Amino acid sequence: MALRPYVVGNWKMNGTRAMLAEARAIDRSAQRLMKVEVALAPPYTLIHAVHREAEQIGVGAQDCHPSADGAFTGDISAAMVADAGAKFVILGHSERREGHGETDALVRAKAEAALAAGLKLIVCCGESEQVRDEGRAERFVTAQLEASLPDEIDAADERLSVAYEPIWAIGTGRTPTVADIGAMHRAIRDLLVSRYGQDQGSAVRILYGGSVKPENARELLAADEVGGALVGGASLTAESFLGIVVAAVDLQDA
Ligand SMILES: O=C[C@H](O)COP(=O)(O)O
Repeated sequence: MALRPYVVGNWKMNGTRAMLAEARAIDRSAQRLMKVEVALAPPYTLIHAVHREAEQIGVGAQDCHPSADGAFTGDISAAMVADAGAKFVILGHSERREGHGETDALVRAKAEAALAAGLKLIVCCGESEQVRDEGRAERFVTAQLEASLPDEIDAADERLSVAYEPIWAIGTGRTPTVADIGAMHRAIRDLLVSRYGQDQGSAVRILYGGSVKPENARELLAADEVGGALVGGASLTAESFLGIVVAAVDLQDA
């Protein structure tokens, strides 16, 4: 892996101020683990507080609105999360696509808004179990991603990462085989290179997400073209999240 592996914790709708102790513990250990880039995406309500705690780790948001401002009750713009201390935003997570009807076009509009606000992006993609069973996972995921990505990226400052998260692996304890992850990540890499050119397309980190735990992290992170992990449940305690970070460090050292 040319770039440092990127291990990102997505807290989803979990966390009150009591969880700041976990963020602090992760941050203080991440200091000793410089070979890996570590970040957390807490709920909106904790972005500023985690940002204040964080000396080493990155802080991001789990979504943003495509408009810069306006009459959108309950929504949060990219500039607002940046103002709260976020440096990146996760977009197009399957829980947003499924639970909030987000289309590829909306994800793309959010991506453009986030770039305009100076944020980095983690754009998510992934197939359902039915799509995988029908043997069209790669076609589905690459088409979904192609329609969700921003037009242009600046690879020099690593503005874009992609997260491949098979929906059937999220929170289930099930994962694809290492061979299947490698095949999907290669297909995504081909798409990125044809979309952005060799240099920029090669510099995008492709994260794997879906039931990553300390016990399986080393194996999953070693799959072809895997540049890190997007972690849900196992990012909620410092102990389990750091177990994944340590696996990524070990792999770098191997
Ligand atoms: O964003 C994270 C993913 O949805 C993975 O969640 P999980 O690690 O709980 O399976």
